[in-house]
Amino acid sequence: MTSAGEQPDRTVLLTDTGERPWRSANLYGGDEYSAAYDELTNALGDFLDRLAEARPETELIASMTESLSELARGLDPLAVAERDRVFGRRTDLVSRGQTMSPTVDLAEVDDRSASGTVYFGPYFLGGNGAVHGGAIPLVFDEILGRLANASGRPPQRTAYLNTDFRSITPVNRTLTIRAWLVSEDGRKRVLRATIHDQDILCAEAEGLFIALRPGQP
Ligand SMILES: CCCCCCCCCC(=O)SCCNC(=O)CCNC(=O)[C@H](O)C(C)(C)COP(=O)(O)OP(=O)(O)OC[C@H]1O[C@@H](n2cnc3c(N)ncnc32)[C@H](O)[C@@H]1OP(=O)(O)O
Repeated sequence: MTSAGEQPDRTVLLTDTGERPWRSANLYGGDEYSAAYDELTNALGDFLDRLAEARPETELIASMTESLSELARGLDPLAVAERDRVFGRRTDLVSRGQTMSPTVDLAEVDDRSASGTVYFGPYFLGGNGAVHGGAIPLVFDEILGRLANASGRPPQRTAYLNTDFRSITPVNRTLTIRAWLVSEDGRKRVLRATIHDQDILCAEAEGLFIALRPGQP
């Protein structure tokens, strides 16, 4: 693990081919479009991780700005209504088709619980090797929201999400994440989740999810 103030150990971050080990495209198969979109979000996430680590010279900054602006202009005419979008709306994709939060790779999921791993790359650094305190509830909302909405239940919204930060959550480590249903009472579901670095409890959360009434936004 990288301690405060040291350069990250590149051997931890990169494979021999230069790929990030926690970003692998199309883990769950899928059609050609899904595979291509998975690769797009992997590439975007990879760019953000590398940008977060880099200190580019002015010339390269200008050139990257131009390239990004050109890509953005290319997307301009392709905007569609929310219901038709891909980004963040595809639960069949590894990252739900988004880069807002790190990929939660769920190995075990049933109606009442889910567990797997999460890896916060350099993009999610808060400081001194610790994940930003806002990124952790984001991941908890992801996993609890997915569990609350699982198995054909009506759509739910988070009414509260209380997070306790028990020890620092390190970047650049594969962490264990678990979530489970605690109780169910009519439209209300209480769920809890934890993030561990081996046997160290990094953070835990409790969320109340409310099933939406028909037509409720
Ligand atoms: C498959 C996709 C995967 C997605 C993953 C990401 C998931 C992301 C999910 C979200 O983050 S949603 C965005 C964040 N949340 C919101 O924007 C919710 C904003 N709030 C609302 O829309 C409403 O307040 C809400 C729907 C949560 C509840 O309003 P309602 O009018 O439907 O319910 P009501 O206020 O009558 O409360 C229902 C019950 O819940 C209780 N309750 C509501 N809010 C509470 C609260 N904050 N604390 C404690 N109890 C609460 C309330 O007391 C009541 O209890 P009883 O039935 O026993 O009387």
